[in-house]
Amino acid sequence: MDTLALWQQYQDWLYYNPDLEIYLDISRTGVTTQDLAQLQPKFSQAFADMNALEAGAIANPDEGRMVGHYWLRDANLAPSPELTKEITDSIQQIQTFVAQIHSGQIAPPQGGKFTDVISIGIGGSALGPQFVSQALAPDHPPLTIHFIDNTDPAGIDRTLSHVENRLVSSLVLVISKSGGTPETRNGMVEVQEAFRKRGLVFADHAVAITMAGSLLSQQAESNGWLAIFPMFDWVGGRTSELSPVGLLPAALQGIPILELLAGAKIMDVATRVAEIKTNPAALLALSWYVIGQGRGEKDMVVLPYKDSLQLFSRYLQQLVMESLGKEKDLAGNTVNQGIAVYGNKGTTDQHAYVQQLRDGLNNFFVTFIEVLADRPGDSVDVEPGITSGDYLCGLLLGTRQALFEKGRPSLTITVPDASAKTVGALIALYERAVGLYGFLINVNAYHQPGVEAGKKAAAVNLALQKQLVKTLQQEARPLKLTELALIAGAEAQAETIYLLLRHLAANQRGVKIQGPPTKPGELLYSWQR
Ligand SMILES: O=P(O)(O)OC[C@H]1O[C@](O)(CO)[C@@H](O)[C@@H]1O
Repeated sequence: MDTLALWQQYQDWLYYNPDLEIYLDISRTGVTTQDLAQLQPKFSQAFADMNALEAGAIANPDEGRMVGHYWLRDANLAPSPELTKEITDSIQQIQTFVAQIHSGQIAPPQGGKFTDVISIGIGGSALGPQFVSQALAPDHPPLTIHFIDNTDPAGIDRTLSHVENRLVSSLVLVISKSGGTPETRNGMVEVQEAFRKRGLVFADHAVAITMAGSLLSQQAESNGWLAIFPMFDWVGGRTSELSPVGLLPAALQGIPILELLAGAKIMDVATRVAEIKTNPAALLALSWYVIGQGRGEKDMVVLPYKDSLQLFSRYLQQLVMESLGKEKDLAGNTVNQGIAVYGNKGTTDQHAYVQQLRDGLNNFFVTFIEVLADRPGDSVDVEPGITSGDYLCGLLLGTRQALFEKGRPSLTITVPDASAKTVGALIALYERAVGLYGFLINVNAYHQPGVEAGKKAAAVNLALQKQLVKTLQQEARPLKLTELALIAGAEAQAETIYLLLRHLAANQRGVKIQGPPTKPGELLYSWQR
């Protein structure tokens, strides 16, 4: 296609939202008007399904749950006055609590004001808060946030070492919708221990964000924690950034949460339009569908050309992959759906994997995110008439062009700035696009049955570990693996037994292993007394 025809195509497909000043360009995706016509019936159904979802239908049938994240930024849309009140009350509770923390009205028992936040949570209870913190926290926030989002002991130590002697003035947020996620529980237990060692009372620093009645909520209540904020049954972890899960940590850092919500609300209005070409989320879903043949055949590479938006791709990884990566469709057919997501930031990635994107496997499409405002204030010239920001723009355009020349699709979202309003809008845009795409491919985008398998297997392995330790403690002589497996009643688990014991031995946890590491089947295992 010649450049003039391409320019025409750009104009024909360009979407612009005047309230958000956000553009979406899908002219380099290969989407045609025939695709639009062909997919219209599917979209009509998806728009109707989305209306039903927003009206309170049980859109997550496996879990029997409503899907209400859109109500979070327009509480009047909630299907009952009780839910409307729950939402508005939660925002009010956040604002009141944060004002009291910032003013020192709620303060650490040892005096002064709270200076740091240790946020413990995983998946949807971490990724949104991390993304928004990196995108929007001021350079000198009223409270500095630190995340524990794993059960990695060294990672926990590192986070606590960043807090250093400010544990005494740290607020601890324990964030878990279910209130029973082991990694989060472990992080909490480790932090509680750090407080105990310093002679500090954990409850005086602790805040829970969880569903009413959960284990975490019971614990917080019975131990007299500082506060408990609600997480709602009808909000999924990966769409919880604009619930207390995301709003409380953001507000503590001085991020204007009402602007986040306002940006999302405007985007919600724009993505409720039941016409593909004037609905940016529908245009995204259409592009994903056409590019990946409705089967996710191409990976989504997300490249924000702005350092502060770097974690957007990691945030989207969960939103897209946990929502769409499903074995069965809603009719029970095996479909193995999904779209793989990765990315970091431009132009940095240009000096890493963009080589393959241009010349290697053609198994992806790029989403460029362009931020028009370079920085507040003026820029220096890095060469006559050219700034660093001009380079950022030029390199984005250059990469987009270079990919197109080689038949590699891309789409570009252009935002005016990386403000709270814009970030809220981007979150809402992708929540809706994922929802619409889920309807197009007929999967339940709101459950995550696949994650359970790994969790169950881990629990079985830890029970086996306890059994092995008991067996070794009761045996006076070293045992071969086959003997140990037999006594422990786990003959079929030889490999797992070996791997569990090797880990214990490496951490001086009482297990002694003798023999050549190259022959795991011949090793002798005993308990060090
Ligand atoms: O907030 P919770 O209940 O601790 O769950 C954390 C994450 O774990 C998952 O359930 C997956 O295991 C995610 O969907 C969720 O965001």
